[in-house]
Amino acid sequence: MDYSLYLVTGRHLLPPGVDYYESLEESLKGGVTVVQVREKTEDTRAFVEIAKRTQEICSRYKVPVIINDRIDVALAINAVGVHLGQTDMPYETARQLLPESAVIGLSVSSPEEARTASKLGVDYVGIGPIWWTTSKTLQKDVIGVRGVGAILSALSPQIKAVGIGGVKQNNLIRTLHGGVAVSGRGLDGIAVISEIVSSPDPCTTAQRLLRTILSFIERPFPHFLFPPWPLPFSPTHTPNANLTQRVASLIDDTRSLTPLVHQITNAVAMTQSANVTLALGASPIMATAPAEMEDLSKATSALLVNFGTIGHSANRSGKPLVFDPVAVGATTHRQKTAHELLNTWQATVIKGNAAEIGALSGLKEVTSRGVDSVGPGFSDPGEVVKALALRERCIVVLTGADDWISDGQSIIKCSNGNLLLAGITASGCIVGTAIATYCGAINILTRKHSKVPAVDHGNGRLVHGDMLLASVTGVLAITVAAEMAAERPDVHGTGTFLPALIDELGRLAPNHILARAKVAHIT
Ligand SMILES: Nc1ncnc2c1ncn2[C@@H]1O[C@H](COP(=O)(O)OP(=O)(O)O)[C@@H](O)[C@H]1O
Ligand SMILES: Cc1ncsc1CCOP(=O)(O)O
Repeated sequence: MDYSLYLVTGRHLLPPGVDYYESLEESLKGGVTVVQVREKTEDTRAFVEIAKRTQEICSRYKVPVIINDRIDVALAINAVGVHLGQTDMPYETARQLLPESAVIGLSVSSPEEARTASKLGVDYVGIGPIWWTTSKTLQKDVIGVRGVGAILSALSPQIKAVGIGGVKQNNLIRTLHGGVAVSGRGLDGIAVISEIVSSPDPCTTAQRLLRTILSFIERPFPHFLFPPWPLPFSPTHTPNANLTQRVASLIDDTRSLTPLVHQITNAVAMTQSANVTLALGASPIMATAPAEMEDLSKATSALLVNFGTIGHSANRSGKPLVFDPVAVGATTHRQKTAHELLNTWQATVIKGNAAEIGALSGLKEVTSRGVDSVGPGFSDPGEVVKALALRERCIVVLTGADDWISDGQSIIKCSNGNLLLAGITASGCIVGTAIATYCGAINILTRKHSKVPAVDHGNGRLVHGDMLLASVTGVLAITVAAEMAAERPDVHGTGTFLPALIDELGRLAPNHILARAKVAHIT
């Protein structure tokens, strides 16, 4: 069975005047790989008739048919199998009634139900509802994409899994990207009703969905990584340049690209962050009105948010999103909000100090006092960032005396920080600003060089470009410039340090990075 694009029928959702069988055939032409006949209100005779004709059409496309809930209907038309809900006939009974070869699927919406399905040995599970949907009356809350990851972790590896509920073209790549267990196990396919059934052109819709699903599924884990390192973009870039040389090069390239960096940040950090962006050769825009987020996301190169709620626009527009979970450990309200936000959109980079990263990771090792972290930090910071990167499927940056960065595979330690930087307000925020700037720049560069259109979700990627490199560049830009500022004779303390830092960021050049960067690859 190929579960990649699993169509669940919903005749009541067809556009007015559209014939069910014609629409079905169009979706099969578009590449639907399995069809489940779902009839909740039809009489048995009509259900059998619909199932039989559906099966005839599907067999021409060599696509298997599964019947929702009704074992008798499945037997009557000799369907490949049945799909059961949690309140339908028990799996064991259905197994006894059906031929040995029958495929039996089960709906699950919690890790507990996934464990039970694993014990029963069902053939596949439908995990959901992932997003809000009106195609079914929902009895439970939506589980969100992170709910999918938790369920996949509890599911036996032999059992196939499709995600269902509110999946659309505009959230598909986000759904696939987010619905991955820490082990790297992802979904085997996506099940949809309305996106195909209600489409005026089911063939094209199915084609687009399938293209994205296949390009995502075929990518090895961690799927959010961009292939090894970027292409040689500029003359200073040679294909086998080391990390520091690539950082130097990106700093240079960014000045000619002037990425537009949208930042939603605290009042205390706003001016500073805008000035840092300008000094790095980029343009800041600090807009906060929700009504303009969709338009802005099309024009901007990257988005930095602390507790904004507008990340899905950036995801939809294929722009990198840097999340700064300011003081997330300080209140339970912030913790809850952060988890909700991470379920709504996908971060490209999460940047925080030890207290913030600890709170997101659920670790008690480091505590916070207001926005700051206290204590000596993590005993193994590299493993902390790596584990969180895998869980959140993004780059994680942990700031502090040393800055630690991981993509879930590599761990990189940067050691150019200094105490004057730590002593000014919003130093962490400007590290986020610099990271967002370089994420934006590398996204532009990568798209230009690999000729990817502005928004193309057909290739299985949310964003394009080596975001690990962009994150290391952001950290080094701020910390190397801070080091240079701190050495200046006109700097006497934090008051004179801040303008000197902006000056040094403005003149930061590749040779400064090459001469000063202290970067270690831990793994
Ligand atoms: N104890 C320290 N010694 C040297 N540099 C530091 C120290 N603490 C923080 N920094 C530098 O300051 C930058 C901001 O980090 P941090 O102070 O952790 O952020 P936040 O303002 O969010 O708490 C880091 O990138 C780091 O390089
Ligand atoms: C049958 C089902 N089970 C969980 S959500 C759902 C409905 C999915 O429909 P849509 O793809 O239109 O949201």
